[in-house]
Amino acid sequence: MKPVNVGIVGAAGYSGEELVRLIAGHPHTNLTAVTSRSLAGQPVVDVMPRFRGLLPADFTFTTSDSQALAERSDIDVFFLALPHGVAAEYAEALVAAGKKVLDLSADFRLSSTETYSEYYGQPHPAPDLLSQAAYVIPEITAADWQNAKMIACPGCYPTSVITPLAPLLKAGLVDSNGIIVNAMSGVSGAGKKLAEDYLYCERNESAKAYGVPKHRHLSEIEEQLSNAASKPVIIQFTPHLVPMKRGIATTIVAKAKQTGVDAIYSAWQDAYGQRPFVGILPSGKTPDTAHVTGTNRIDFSAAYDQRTGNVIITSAEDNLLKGASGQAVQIMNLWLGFPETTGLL
Ligand SMILES: NC(=O)C1=CN([C@@H]2O[C@H](COP(=O)(O)OP(=O)(O)OC[C@H]3O[C@@H](n4cnc5c(N)ncnc54)[C@H](OP(=O)(O)O)[C@@H]3O)[C@@H](O)[C@H]2O)C=CC1
Ligand SMILES: CC(=O)N[C@@H](CCC(=O)OP(=O)(O)O)C(=O)O
Repeated sequence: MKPVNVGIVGAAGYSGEELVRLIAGHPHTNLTAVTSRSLAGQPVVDVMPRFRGLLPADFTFTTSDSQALAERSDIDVFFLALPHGVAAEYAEALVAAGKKVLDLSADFRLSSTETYSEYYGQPHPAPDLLSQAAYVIPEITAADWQNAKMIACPGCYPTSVITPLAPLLKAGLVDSNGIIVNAMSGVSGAGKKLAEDYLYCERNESAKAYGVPKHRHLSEIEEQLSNAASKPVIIQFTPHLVPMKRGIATTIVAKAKQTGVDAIYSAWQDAYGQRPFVGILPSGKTPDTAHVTGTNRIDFSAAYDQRTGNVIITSAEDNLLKGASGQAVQIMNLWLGFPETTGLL
């Protein structure tokens, strides 16, 4: 099989660096270009020495010029690991040039430009392209997304909430009202930025809620869960920053429509029993970020509380893999017709 040439735009960041590792190690892709404005001209292995042996010593970062990238006839597929608001400009140029684009940012995740402006505080940067992008959670999205021009990869918190909850809302096993979600993220979730909040001394030995009461990812979570439930779903979502480098642990509390967890486990088994990256843990065994970090897996389990009538679902994933770059490569595999797990096990 002829390898597919891939470019990674925004390769200096945390999710970009994970993409470099995955694409360079993938048997059916050729890592052809990696871009960064601040690192252009520097050999990748000088800046990221863990890639010595994986990448040639003279493989350098190039500049992040969208038009120049669109003119690269040697590259077929681009991953955008750029901030939201910035990614759209690249998506427009690359899709217009006929490239396949997988965008890790939030720019094409919401179907409504009004909701985008409400949650992201700016007008949508490329409304004309929105209808050509498919939002894909590989285990959930129906198979007809493969003809899309570009892919909007899901957010890290949304993956941790939507994956366990969607089949339960679809089957009407939990009440669509009053769902409460608390999630804890490692600091890499915020990206590689210099800001006081993310300094070691501020974050180590510390945990705090943020984004209260309306974090950006609520918009994506509510849209996808409302689609699953076929009615509006309103969520109370509170993210927390905790002193880990990576990982997301999420707790979802919902009113159960029946006692026990048997129906919940059956719905999960039907939806995900054959999926390679979903771990359905037994009731009473709660997932642990330490068991999924470095993998493309999401683990979850459920317990029923007879006193409250609530079901408590907990999930764990690596924000940089199942929450970002690993899932993006999983989507690429399915998009290009490779086995789903290629390069990810
Ligand atoms: N971190 C995570 O857990 C997750 C992140 N995401 C999303 O993925 C995207 C990337 O996230 P992450 O890797 O954390 O971000 P980082 O902040 O770590 O990296 C951002 C990258 O974009 C480049 N960049 C920044 N500003 C610009 C600009 N104006 N023009 C061109 N390039 C720019 C940076 O390099 P340089 O400045 O050198 O050009 C860097 O390579 C974001 O949209 C994020 O929301 C999604 C899921 C999870
Ligand atoms: C820990 C941490 O700060 N996490 C980020 C995750 C969101 C993200 O990646 O933002 P997009 O909507 O652009 O995908 C945050 O809460 O902003």
